[in-house]
Amino acid sequence: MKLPEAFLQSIEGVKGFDRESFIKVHDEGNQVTSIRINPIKTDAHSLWDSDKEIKLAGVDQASVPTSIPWTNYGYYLPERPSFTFDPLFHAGCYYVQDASSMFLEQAMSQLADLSQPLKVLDLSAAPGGKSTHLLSILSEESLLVSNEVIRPRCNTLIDNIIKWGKSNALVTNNDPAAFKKLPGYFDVIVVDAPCSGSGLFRKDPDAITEWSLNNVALCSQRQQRILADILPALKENGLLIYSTCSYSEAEDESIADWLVNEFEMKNERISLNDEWGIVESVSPGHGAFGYRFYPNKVKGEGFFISCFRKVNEEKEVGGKLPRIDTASSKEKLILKDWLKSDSLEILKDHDTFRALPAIFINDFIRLRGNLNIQYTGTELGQIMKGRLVPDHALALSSLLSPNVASTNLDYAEAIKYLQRKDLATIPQTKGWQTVSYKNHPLGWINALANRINNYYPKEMRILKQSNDSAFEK
Ligand SMILES: C[S@@+](CC[C@H](N)C(=O)[O-])C[C@H]1O[C@@H](n2cnc3c(N)ncnc32)[C@H](O)[C@@H]1O
Repeated sequence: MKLPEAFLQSIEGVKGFDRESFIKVHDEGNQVTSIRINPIKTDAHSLWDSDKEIKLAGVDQASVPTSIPWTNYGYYLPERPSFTFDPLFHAGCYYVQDASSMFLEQAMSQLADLSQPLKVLDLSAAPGGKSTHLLSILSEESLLVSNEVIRPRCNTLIDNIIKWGKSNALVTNNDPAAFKKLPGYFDVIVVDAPCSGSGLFRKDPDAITEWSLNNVALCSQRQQRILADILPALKENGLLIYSTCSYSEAEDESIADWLVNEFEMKNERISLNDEWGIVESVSPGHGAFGYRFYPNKVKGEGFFISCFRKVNEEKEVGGKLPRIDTASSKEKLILKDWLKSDSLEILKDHDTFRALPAIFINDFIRLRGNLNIQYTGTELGQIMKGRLVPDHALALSSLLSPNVASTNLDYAEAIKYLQRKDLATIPQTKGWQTVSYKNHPLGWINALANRINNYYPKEMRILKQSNDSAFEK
């Protein structure tokens, strides 16, 4: 792996950069695999224990996954398994994510009051690593707006939010400038900015050919534009978390200085444990603290994060809210048997029904008036001829009633289900039900008198062929 000399020279002298060991770790090209567990679906012990068949974690007693020290949910795996052929991956039991990025949890837990109901914006959210993490650490009374400006990238983001199974989130597709219409609205804004990507060189060598000093300069300008557009939407005293996967000062410390200079943002320090290997940097202009992750110092990829408090006053605008369509009492009665909670507002859009915790209804109305909402809460399905045809999202949601029938599949059948093939398993009951693997729902089937219809979404089905003939049965 040949790192560009112009790149190496450009970060010479940057805090924590050690040329020799940095080059060495890239030459070795070792891949670090880490996952973050979904605490509403599983925990580490049940995941490792349940995984004997496919050795998700390479757990053959000798090698046990180790936890990532700056998060409660992250684990390093001793080897990279085939996630595609792990039903628990599709059930949303965990998310595959770089360990350095999980440091977001330290920023949030040290600088935000997570016991409070917070309105949080993840501005550049696709594919959903930070958003799913935020959903695991925010309180139930908090609302996450997960935004992605590039429309096709919203689909993966929505799929990942659905898998995570929480209903206190909305997915939007807007340019940062659109959020100016919501002055002082958010308690926390996370800007995981598009960047020149040098932090990914080890994982994705193609990023090396795309790197140039010119691109770093362009990224830095774009980051400023994004931040200038989004800052009015942050509340007075609100928290801005800015991160990149670039080592370049122009995208990191210089942006920190610019935020202090232009917007009088107050930089916040995060306490570190020396053993973590994270480097605290200080910006040259205003002494703002930032946190640098180098792959030769931490077990993870390149990353930078810096946090700020907004001190300027921002007036939140109110105004009259328009009415929205909600389910009738008759429709609510149809839906009741499918749902665990009754503190929900059921939104109606023609025949389609969505559930959102009732406490967010005014937020939803306000956001809908200003943003392009792509996904809301949990999609429940459509009511046709007085019956619910359930949506895939409901099967994976924590809102699903335990009274809804479910058929457990063995490993080979679970893979067949995920490939959208016919099942050999005979369910004990007829009608709509979930199919599960190790008690984790994967999606819906409808068992009719003479056949079983597989309702796993076509666009999500496994197309890849496994090398193991046991999977092909
Ligand atoms: C580093 S990635 C985000 C990764 C994501 N936060 C996660 O943890 O999975 C940066 C994101 O910024 C988005 N983006 C690109 N141009 C943008 C712009 N002008 N404004 C806001 N976001 C942008 C990209 O589409 C991409 O999804």
